[in-house]
Amino acid sequence: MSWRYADNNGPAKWVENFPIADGPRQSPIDIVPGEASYDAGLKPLSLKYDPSTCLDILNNGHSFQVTFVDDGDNSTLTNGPISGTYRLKQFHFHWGGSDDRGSEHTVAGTKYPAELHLVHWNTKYPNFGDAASKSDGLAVVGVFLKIGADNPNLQKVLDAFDSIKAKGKQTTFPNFDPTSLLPGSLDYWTYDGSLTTPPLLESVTWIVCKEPISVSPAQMAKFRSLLFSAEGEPECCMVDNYRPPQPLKGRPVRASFK
Ligand SMILES: COc1ccc2c(ccc[n+]2C(=O)c2ccc(S(N)(=O)=O)cc2)c1
Ligand SMILES: [Zn+2]
Repeated sequence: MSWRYADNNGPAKWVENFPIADGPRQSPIDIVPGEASYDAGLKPLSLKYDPSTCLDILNNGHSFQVTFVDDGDNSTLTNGPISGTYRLKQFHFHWGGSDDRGSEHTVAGTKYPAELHLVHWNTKYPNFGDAASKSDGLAVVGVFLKIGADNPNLQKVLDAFDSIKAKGKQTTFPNFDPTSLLPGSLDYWTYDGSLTTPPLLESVTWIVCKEPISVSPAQMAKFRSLLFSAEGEPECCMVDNYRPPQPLKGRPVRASFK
């Protein structure tokens, strides 16, 4: 099923092929800080990434992603709200056609121009695909991007875009350290949710950082130079590849900070 983000194939239509779209723990959500409960039992996040596990960068037709070798515990997430060890599989972004929108999670209704997702899977399962179907299978760290100073670490990713402009294009992307994309503070909100794209599986422990990282207007324009379309197809700019907030349905949102 070729889902996208347009009116005829976008988030409002996904329920037709993925009925879980109306499920009890869908993502993203609007995070209301005043309604989140501080949980002193939440541990700080332990993110330990090894740049040598960084493999390649790919335009998959709905975002671009940087993929990691995940056959060992070189790049892992531990502590935070989760138990056990989760391995980094990939990171990707969601962004808007203009700076007033683009993030998936919102904070008291505020949209950011983009959102970074670092996708990890629980090593109690044999691989990512198996973990993706388990209620405690995945953990995604979300980081908001806010318009401000040029971000030199982000620029390393954007410099690879000329080789992955169209859907299906892929190129090697060695020795990148995703730690360089994390904010100074790792204070976070956490709640039980889902993948934000089909198959919308309800297998994600969401960990959303309170502090954004910076992105310049010129760098946002670079995001918007990618294409949803493949070579030889009519060009369709890759923008607004975000799902809007979904009903909380009574779920608690916890904060790691006061
Ligand atoms: C088991 O079959 C699957 C599983 C996962 C699939 C997928 C197709 C696209 C993306 N994914 C993803 O890996 C995926 C989708 C969304 C997200 S998100 N935006 O971080 O929630 C992360 C990862 C198919
Ligand atoms: Zn995502």
